Amino acid sequence: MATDGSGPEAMVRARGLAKSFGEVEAVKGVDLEVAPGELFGLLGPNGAGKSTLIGMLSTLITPTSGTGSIAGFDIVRERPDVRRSIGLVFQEQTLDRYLTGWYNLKFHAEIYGVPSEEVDGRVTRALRDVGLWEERERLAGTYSGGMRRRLEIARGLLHRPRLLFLDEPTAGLDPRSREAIWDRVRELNESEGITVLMTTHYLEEAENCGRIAVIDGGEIVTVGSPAELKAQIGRDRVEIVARDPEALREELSTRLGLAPVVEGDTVWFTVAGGRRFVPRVFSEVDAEITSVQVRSPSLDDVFLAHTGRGIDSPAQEGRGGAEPLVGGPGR
Ligand SMILES: Nc1ncnc2c1ncn2[C@@H]1O[C@H](COP(=O)(O)OP(=O)(O)OP(=O)(O)O)[C@@H](O)[C@H]1O
Repeated sequence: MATDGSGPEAMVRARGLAKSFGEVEAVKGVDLEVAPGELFGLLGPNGAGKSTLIGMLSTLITPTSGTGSIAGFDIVRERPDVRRSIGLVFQEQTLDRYLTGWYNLKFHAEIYGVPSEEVDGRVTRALRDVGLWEERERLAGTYSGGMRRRLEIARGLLHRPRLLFLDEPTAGLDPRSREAIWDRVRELNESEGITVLMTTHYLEEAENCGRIAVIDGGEIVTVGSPAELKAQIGRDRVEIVARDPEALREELSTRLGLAPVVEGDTVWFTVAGGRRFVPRVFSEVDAEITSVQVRSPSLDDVFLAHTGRGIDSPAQEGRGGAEPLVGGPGR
């Protein structure tokens, strides 16, 4: 299996896939390949185009231009085949609160044409898969947010899809529920071999994916495993709290040739091998230093490096004065 998702057997393939809503170019010509068995994440801030991209790949949104396929089926010309191959868990909750967990799934299986002799077996399996078997007799309206999301995942699995689309599966959930969802998603991916394509704007969640595509302004700006993407940054961030940050900035700049940034009482800069570099700061700088922290690159730094701002910053605002981590000044 090609680990980069390339090759004839790609589970997801997009070529120049684009969608405009009037003047808004939500997705601008995306190329993407996901191999069977991958746990793949689309990481980007609100409005980046993640939902529109998976909407097109799941046949719910018609592309303006470009092509795409799922398990070899064309997303426009072979919609029924695509739909049979995928399970969908989207952001809007669509469960019936007045039905039990069991009947929510049974009802769905029946309208999706699961053969009647298979319905009970599949519902049982799906409820067990997401850890809700014991809760099957309760009304969905009495479930916690995390349980409801797991029930939706169970529903997305009823027709045994090869690919599961999860749009922000843990948005709005507490950390424990998020962890429970993740346990199930990992298990489905690892033990059942289901390919997962998910969107998230949580950096910690993106860390769980085998590969991620960072998406911003409707474009994929980089693709790779979280470790690869962070390694490409190649620089640590050194944060120094000082009594006189301006004086320290001046010294770091003139004596060590750095391009430091002052934020409040902190001066920060990026440098390769931050821990080895810090002793030089102490030996060559006179300004009084209160504390020093060295941080390895995070996925937020990856986002910053490729877009010029943090993932939580509004799209129109650059991070004024911040040094881009890739190709920026410094040593
Ligand atoms: N039906 C629509 N009509 C008009 N504009 C739309 C429509 N759907 C999406 N957009 C716009 O397209 C852009 C991308 O939206 P999209 O929902 O795909 O982003 P996202 O990354 O999924 O964000 P979020 O996490 O907030 O859902 C946004 O500017 C959005 O306002």
